[in-house]
Amino acid sequence: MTTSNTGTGDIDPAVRAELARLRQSIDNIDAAVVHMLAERFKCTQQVGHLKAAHRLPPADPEREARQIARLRALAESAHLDPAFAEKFLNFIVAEVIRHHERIAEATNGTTPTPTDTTT
Ligand SMILES: C=C(O[C@@H]1C=C(C(=O)O)C=C[C@H]1O)C(=O)O
Repeated sequence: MTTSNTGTGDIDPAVRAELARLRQSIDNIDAAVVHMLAERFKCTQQVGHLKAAHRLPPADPEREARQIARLRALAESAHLDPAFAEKFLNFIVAEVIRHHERIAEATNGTTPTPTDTTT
């Protein structure tokens, strides 16, 4: 390829301007999402250390079920696909649980299973 392709080559200047305006907002929203996720992971890292110190299991499926129900309801009222909201939360929570497992290994040399808390 000899030329760069921005995907906006032949379009009407008014359309180009509208696309640029919308993309500026999309970029701002993406930045906000990254900052919010960074803050969320700061909190979940602290939860991971608290759990490891008290030998609590990395995952809490009951808490997750409550979060999913709450997020699905919020998504519906915001006209966002609830299935997408659930998938997005599950994606983040899976990563958090991986972090918690690593913290437990580093702190205790082991990851407790849910049954460990009942004994
Ligand atoms: C952060 C926690 O650990 C896990 C991660 C969760 C999350 O990212 O929201 C929720 C429940 C747990 O499976 C927690 O127990 O609160």
